[in-house]
Amino acid sequence: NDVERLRLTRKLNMNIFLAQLIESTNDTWGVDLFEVDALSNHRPLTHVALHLFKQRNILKQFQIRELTFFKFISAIEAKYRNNPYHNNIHATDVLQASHHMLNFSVFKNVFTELEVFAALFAAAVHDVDHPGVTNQYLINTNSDLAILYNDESVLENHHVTLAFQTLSTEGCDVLSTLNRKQHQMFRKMVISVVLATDMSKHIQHIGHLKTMVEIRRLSSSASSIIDPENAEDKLQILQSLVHCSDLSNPLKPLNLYLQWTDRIMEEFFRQGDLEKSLNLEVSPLCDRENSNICKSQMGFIDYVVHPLWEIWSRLTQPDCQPIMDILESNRVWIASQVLTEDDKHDGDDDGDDDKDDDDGDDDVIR
Ligand SMILES: COc1ccc(C2=NN(C(C)C)C(=O)[C@@H]3CC=CC[C@H]23)cc1C#CC(=O)NCc1ccccc1
Ligand SMILES: [Mg+2]
Ligand SMILES: [Zn+2]
Repeated sequence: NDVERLRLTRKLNMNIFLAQLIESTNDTWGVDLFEVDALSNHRPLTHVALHLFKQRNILKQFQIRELTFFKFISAIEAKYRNNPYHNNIHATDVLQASHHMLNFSVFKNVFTELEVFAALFAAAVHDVDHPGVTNQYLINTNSDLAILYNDESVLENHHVTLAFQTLSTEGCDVLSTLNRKQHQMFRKMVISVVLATDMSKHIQHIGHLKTMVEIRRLSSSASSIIDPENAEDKLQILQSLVHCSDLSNPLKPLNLYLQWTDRIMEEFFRQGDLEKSLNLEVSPLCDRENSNICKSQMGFIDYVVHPLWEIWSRLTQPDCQPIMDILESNRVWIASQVLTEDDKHDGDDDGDDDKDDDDGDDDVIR
């Protein structure tokens, strides 16, 4: 009947739209993964990972059965929690950004298939089972995870361990066709890339990249920036590539960036709520009652994101320029909101300008 036909047509159109969106992950920066999440019955990671691994011919190269990969990535996706920010959509976002940047011309003929496999695998699993609180919170609350990992990169150690444990789930061993040497190298690379997403390593990333750019500038062979024979350098680049992807929200189209900002702040605020209920000191940025989202996003861009991406873009020129342009335009927009916020607050000037008023005006950036 008509209703049934209408329903089927709608379903068909959704699947066609989903297929087009997933196809665009091949070569587009800033795919709307919230849309992919909505159209894929909340399985964006499985859909995008399967597509990208097939598109890169990784499954064929390592004789990995599609069903095995499907079972593994589905099991991983199911272990991502429904946090506002650290969820399966974020994992898909980091995977797709990493895939995009591996295609930069400066990396042509640099990485082996195994290195590409390891980097994308690491991106897909890098936050699995994230509890929605920071390492510091886990340490301050004497959590089992902090005890287990002795306060050192607690979350990141947990993500890697759980990823490799998932391989031993029935029918999920995507590494079964690797030989001993490949398996050993793959495991070393995935462990180091996921552990390198700990923000406490952020400054080290910037240092390594600066050194690499300096050497490129000084060395006569400016063209071949990365020595494909230097496994250590290549591993450091893969670590920075996934870390940059993890910090790529402010370099995405504004409507996507603002959704990520809302989400991370809600996750921080929930942690603040927990800290209040436990009579712990509320972490910076986590106080729902006293936060200024636009001002702190300016700080996040100026002190965390831009310093990293500025040096990364110098290493990866010219392909990074369009992405850096998005960061610049987003920063201008955020700055305009801060001004609007200040203007509005000046209206009801209570003589105490530096006090961060409640973020009622922050609805503006939603
Ligand atoms: C889309 O926004 C965000 C997206 C992500 C993060 C993350 N922060 N951190 C640390 C830096 C607290 C993490 O370890 C998270 C886990 C791994 C990577 C980055 C994650 C923060 C923000 C923010 C913000 C925001 O408005 N002011 C917060 C802020 C302001 C100035 C300086 C630092 C933070
Ligand atoms: Mg993480
Ligand atoms: Zn992450």
